[in-house]
Amino acid sequence: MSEETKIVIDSHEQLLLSLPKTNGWLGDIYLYQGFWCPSKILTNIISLQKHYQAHDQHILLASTPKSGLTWLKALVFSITNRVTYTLSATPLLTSNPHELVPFLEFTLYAHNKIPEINSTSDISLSPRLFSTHIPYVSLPESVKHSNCRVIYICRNPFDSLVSFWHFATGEGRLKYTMEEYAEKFCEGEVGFGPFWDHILGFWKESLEKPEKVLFLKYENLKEDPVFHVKKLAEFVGFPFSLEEEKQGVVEEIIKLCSLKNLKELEVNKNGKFMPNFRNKSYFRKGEVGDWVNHLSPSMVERLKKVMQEKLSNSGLTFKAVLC
Ligand SMILES: Nc1ncnc2c1ncn2[C@@H]1O[C@H](COP(=O)(O)OS(=O)(=O)O)[C@@H](OP(=O)(O)O)[C@H]1O
Repeated sequence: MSEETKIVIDSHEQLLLSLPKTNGWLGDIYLYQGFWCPSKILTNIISLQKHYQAHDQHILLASTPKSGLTWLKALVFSITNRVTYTLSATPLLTSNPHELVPFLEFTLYAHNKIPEINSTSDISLSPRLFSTHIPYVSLPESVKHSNCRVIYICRNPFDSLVSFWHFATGEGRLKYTMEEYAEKFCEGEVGFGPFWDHILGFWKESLEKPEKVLFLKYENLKEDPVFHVKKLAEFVGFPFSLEEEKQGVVEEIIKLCSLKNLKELEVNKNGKFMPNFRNKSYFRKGEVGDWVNHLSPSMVERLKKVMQEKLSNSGLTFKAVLC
């Protein structure tokens, strides 16, 4: 290990020691810049903040966990690559969407490198589509100040928390009951939480800089996919031509990226994403309002109260959860 790398690791360890810490589902999580981050990811975030250079052509797909990011990745990948790949030969048929649109904060992991001074040079060579769960405040400055575009997908908090609980328990990683997890969620003490602050960070940016940050809701994408897929295509600079619309390309992309279709692919039935997670865990029911089957009346009460407190003055509402 080089002297330089040792210094970087020492300074990260010093930083971790100084931060508030609690238990998360993948080990300890640390409160950094107002958000709870798993320790290994935090190290990568700090490295990215120091070294990552966003390019104007980069497109960053962002969300809190379990808000529709897998779907968004499949759609934006298909939109931006439709000239390169026909829909019958797209890599989506053989790769999980997360492999095609890598997580910024996991890229250093994937390359099997300890974050160090020069290691982010690999990232600038990576594809133009990236994704992240990093909150807006902690994104590298170059993302905020370049012309790179950001698409944020959010989902009503009730379905998002129920979805996460199923994912993490399905992977054998979560020791909490739904009730205990809901309490942690309300307290904000979950990976990349508080949920409310995460969505508000991107929501405010999308209001101030609509040409830079597009804010989507999972529920709206489900309700009117044609409208939103066309909007996505325009936002990323790949609008559909009239000819394409007449040929039904928009509908074909929607069908290709549907939960039903992706779930049935061999790669998503039996493959794994990164060393640890089964691809099939990323595809469950995809329903709006599934929370009614899982949250008790007292949990619903508690969540509604927090939601009202946190979002009431923001103009951000969710039809699936009326407070
Ligand atoms: N293609 C497609 N269309 C519609 N819905 C989809 C799709 N792919 C995944 N899903 C549903 O999204 C939920 C997983 O959320 P994320 O993809 O954001 O997970 S992750 O944060 O990227 O790990 C999870 O929601 P639940 O079914 O409610 O658990 C998935 O089923």
